[in-house]
Amino acid sequence: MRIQLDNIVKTFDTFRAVHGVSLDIASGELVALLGPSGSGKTTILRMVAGLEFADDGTIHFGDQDATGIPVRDRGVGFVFQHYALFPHMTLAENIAFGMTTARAKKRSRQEIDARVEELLGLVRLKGLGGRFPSQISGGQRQRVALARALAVDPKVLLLDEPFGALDAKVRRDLRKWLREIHDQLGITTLFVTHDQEEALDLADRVVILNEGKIVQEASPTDICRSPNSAFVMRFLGDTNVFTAEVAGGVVLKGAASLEASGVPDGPAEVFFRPSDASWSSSEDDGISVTVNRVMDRPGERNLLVSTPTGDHFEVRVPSMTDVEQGQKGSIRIANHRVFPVAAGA
Ligand SMILES: Nc1ncnc2c1ncn2[C@@H]1O[C@H](COP(=O)(O)OP(=O)(O)OP(=O)(O)O)[C@@H](O)[C@H]1O
Repeated sequence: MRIQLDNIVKTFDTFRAVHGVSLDIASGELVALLGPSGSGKTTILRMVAGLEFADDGTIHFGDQDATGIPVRDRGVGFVFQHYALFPHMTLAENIAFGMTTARAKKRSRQEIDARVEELLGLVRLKGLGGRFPSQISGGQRQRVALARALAVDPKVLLLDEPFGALDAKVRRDLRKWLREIHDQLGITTLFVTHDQEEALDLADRVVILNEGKIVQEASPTDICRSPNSAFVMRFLGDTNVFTAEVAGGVVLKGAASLEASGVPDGPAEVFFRPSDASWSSSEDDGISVTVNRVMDRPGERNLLVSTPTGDHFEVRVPSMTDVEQGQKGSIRIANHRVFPVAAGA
């Protein structure tokens, strides 16, 4: 089912939480809404669900205008961060719940039992249908929550930080699992997260929000290779930054000349990731630096370095690199982005 949001606006009292968001989600696509806290992700998801109504703009499900259709008639399945499983029901009863309500398509007891078994298999919990939610782990509960959402054959799946309360390792495992389920079922899915890695690992397309507006939407590859603003560059993860003057499409820094084609002459910010710079013990090789600290990690070393002009950078080098605190040398930047600094900013 294709979902189209056209110029959606939502204001709470006087606070505008969503400013004219337009988004076209293809049938079968998995789209992640990614942004800092308060950027409007949940509000957009709730409007797609029909739990909240837009003040302006339209939402289409396929050819149908769904803007004013209430949640129970939209055919959406949800999973939220906090497991809303019924504690007094077994896992099988939880999964069957939506199939037994008055609005559900009529199924015989046998059909319901067969569907529950099928879903328990899909979420890899075969044989555990008789347990209660308190008798399984947090990750397993979220798998049951997904099975319950899928039980009513939703046209659209909406997931709001479904793994937010789980530890990092379980989250990573569930991410891979969710992507496999998505590939198997092909249900159009909108996934809200503030975790960059989760969005990049899972989604076909990542939509980055800031202050209720879309600031960039692209495939994970394009988002990582071509962040379109200083905000996206910073938001996506560890980055170094220094201010400089662009002149004739070039930034000069120490002995290094960095390309800035297309950037207007004037003040700019230059960004590079710690893994996009290399270290050399020769001092006249790029940007001269002093190593202030060496931090070892499995498989790599993080160097905290400073330039004679007072910039502080972090550089990631292979774990076997011979380098010591206090050593002088230089760094070369292999990949960088330059964004103009707006006047008055
Ligand atoms: N019912 C409400 N009444 C008033 N303000 C609200 C309401 N719901 C959300 N907001 C405000 O709208 C803005 C966007 O909220 P939203 O929950 O959509 O953000 P979010 O990106 O999902 O954040 P988080 O990652 O923290 O959940 C926030 O400033 C929030 O305080």
